[in-house]
Amino acid sequence: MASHSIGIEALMERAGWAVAQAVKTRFAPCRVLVLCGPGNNGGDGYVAARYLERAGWPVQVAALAAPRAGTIAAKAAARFHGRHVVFDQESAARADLVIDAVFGAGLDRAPSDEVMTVLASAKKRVAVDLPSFVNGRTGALLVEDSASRDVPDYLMSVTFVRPKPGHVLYPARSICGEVICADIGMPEDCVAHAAPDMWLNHPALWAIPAMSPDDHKYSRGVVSLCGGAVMPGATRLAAAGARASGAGLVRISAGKAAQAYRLGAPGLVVDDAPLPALLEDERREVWLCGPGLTPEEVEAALPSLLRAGRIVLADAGALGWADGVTEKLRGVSVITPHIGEFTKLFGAPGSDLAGAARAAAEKLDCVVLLKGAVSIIAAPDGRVMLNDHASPALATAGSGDTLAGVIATMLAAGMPAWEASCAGAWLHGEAGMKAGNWPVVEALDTHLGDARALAIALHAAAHGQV
Ligand SMILES: NC(=O)C1=CN([C@@H]2O[C@H](COP(=O)(O)OP(=O)(O)OC[C@H]3O[C@@H](n4cnc5c(N)ncnc54)[C@H](O)[C@@H]3O)[C@@H](O)[C@H]2O)[C@@H](O)CC1
Ligand SMILES: [K+]
Repeated sequence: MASHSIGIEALMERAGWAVAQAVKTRFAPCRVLVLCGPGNNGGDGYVAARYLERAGWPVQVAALAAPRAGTIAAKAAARFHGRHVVFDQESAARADLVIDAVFGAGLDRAPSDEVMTVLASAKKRVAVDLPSFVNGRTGALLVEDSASRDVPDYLMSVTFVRPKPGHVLYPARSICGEVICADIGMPEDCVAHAAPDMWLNHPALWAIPAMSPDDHKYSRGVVSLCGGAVMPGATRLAAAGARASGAGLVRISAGKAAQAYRLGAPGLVVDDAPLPALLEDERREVWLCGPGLTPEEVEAALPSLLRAGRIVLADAGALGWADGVTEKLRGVSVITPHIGEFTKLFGAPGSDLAGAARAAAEKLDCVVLLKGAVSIIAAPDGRVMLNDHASPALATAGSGDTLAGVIATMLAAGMPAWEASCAGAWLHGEAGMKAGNWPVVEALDTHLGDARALAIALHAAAHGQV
């Protein structure tokens, strides 16, 4: 992040001030030790120490290494006139609160044992920008022998301008504590210059069509699902999710298995005609293929859908059918794998989940929604959305089928694939949060309509339309 029309020195001053403010707001005055590294993260630490001392707090600084002479951080260090102590375990253990300004965005390797031991000796920790062993770009922990070491956690991380992926993505998310994002007056042109390609999912970032008096079922959109004979429940859950999130018409193409679906919801249209005949209807543009299907059933449907140029969301059985041969899925618009399905298709993602999802989306030229506690939605053009608008309540069988149905409805409403997937993930998460304690998966459907209305209202509010 470079600074153009405002100097880095001013930004550092505001960043350090913001850290001191956050500490003063959340803690009673106590003995503070600020651990300062040699870079700008350390510079923020010296500024925070100066402001806390000015407010009458007992403050000490322990420097891992002095900033290089002539740097802004060195200037900040020179302006702190308080006590310096040795960077060691005893100093850290003596303090009531340790402010970790050792490394921030510049972290490029695992910190030494010395740094880790000193951090671990603190009673309470607050991070400047990020804990000093968190890769802010990926959310990975850069800790040697992390399996055998207790990784210290933090009460709070004070970051600047916008939260980093490291604050949002696991495993780092679980150790950052409360994340406070301070506005340090970074000019808009600098933020734009940084060309962000990753966002936190919010309705402001995409637009779902609202209800209109001119609506009819075809304008709202038709969702078609492939239904199999063996596991009709999954397809029915997906169909219910599609209907509950506002599709104009939902149809299941079930061939000989049609009877199993006719026993279900009366508003669901069930077709037993062969797929080629159904594909003559151009209004049936969006298809969901996979939930509840065996590989044979996918084989009988998916290649035909792709040959017919349909917009296809492939999930579950369709991903299993590909059996690691990613090319079999070429032509689909969206895939929604969980981590196991993703690994089988693209190999183990390593510690950079968002990077792996982005590479997969580029490779297959489709949207990849990698499901997890924080889902990652990657577009082939490199855009990545992180969705933490979700609830552990969603970790139940069938929840992924509902999600697929919701995304299909967003596609059928005319949204582009990435935006539809982001919207689907948000609505699904919102329904999960509203569905109460330990909900059965069907309970999500009750809340999807309200979730859609809320997303539309939040979008309008964010764009000054109310
Ligand atoms: N760029 C900006 O516009 C702003 C940046 N600010 C601060 O600047 C920080 C980034 O500063 P820097 O780029 O100077 O980087 P850091 O201060 O994070 O790190 C300094 C240097 O330490 C070295 N290093 C990295 N990992 C190491 C390890 N494990 N062991 C030993 N040495 C290691 C690297 O060579 C790195 O350049 C941000 O996190 C934030 O706190 C703020 O002052 C606000 C404005
Ligand atoms: K830090």
